Amino acid sequence: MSFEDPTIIVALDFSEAGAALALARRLDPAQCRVKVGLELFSAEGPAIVRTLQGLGFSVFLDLKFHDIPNTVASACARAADLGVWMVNVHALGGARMLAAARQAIPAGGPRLIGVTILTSHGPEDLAALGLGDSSERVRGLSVLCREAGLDGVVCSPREAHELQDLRAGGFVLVTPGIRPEGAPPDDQRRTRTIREALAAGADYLVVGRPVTRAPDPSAALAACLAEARGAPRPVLFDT
Ligand SMILES: O=c1ccn([C@@H]2O[C@H](COP(=O)(O)O)[C@@H](O)[C@H]2O)c(=O)[nH]1
Repeated sequence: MSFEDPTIIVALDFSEAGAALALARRLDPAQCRVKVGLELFSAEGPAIVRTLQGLGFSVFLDLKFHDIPNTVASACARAADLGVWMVNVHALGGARMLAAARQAIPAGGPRLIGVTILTSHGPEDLAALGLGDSSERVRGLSVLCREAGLDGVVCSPREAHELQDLRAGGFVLVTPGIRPEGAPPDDQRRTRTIREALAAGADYLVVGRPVTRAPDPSAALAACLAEARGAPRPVLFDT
């Protein structure tokens, strides 16, 4: 990863294009990427992705595909047609679905990553789902994603440290669940600060409400970038 590669991905979770673009226009595409998720894509469709790309942003299309292999593969192909930087599927879709998704994305297309266990799940949620310990589950699903040839995973910053061995060869760790020290977690359960996430070895950090709901989003992003610049990063030994 080059020094210029923006680490922070701002989640544009808005109900319509006007609000999303007003925020995006206050951000610098050289300093951050943006994420279009379920809410904004459901409201505005592919057009919002193209508009953001026209503003110079690389876009993470966070639609978390989870369906039968054929359907997910076709959806991944359409996402690739959009020229997005990154797209994702749920790792719980299983090995055949992950392999189909991988095959559907052409060489040089978007990075394909797998969502492991949502950062909104705490121990009670995992127990109720019969999923047990989050770090074990996240590791198992991350290995599955790597074996299927995916380019990385979405995990919580709490698990990033234990996945360092998987990063060899450019497998990336994308961590939502970022909260400044003392900030409310909202619906997130497995959170860390920017500094902690980077120190644990995350490659990209997804930050939504701490920036988008801040009284001054540009200043909030500037604070995030400053914290990221000052954060220690583990040395990655590529084998
Ligand atoms: O496990 C996951 C996967 C995706 N997300 C998405 O990231 C952002 C986080 O937003 P905040 O406002 O910073 O909580 C949001 O778009 C989620 O859909 C996640 O949080 N956890």
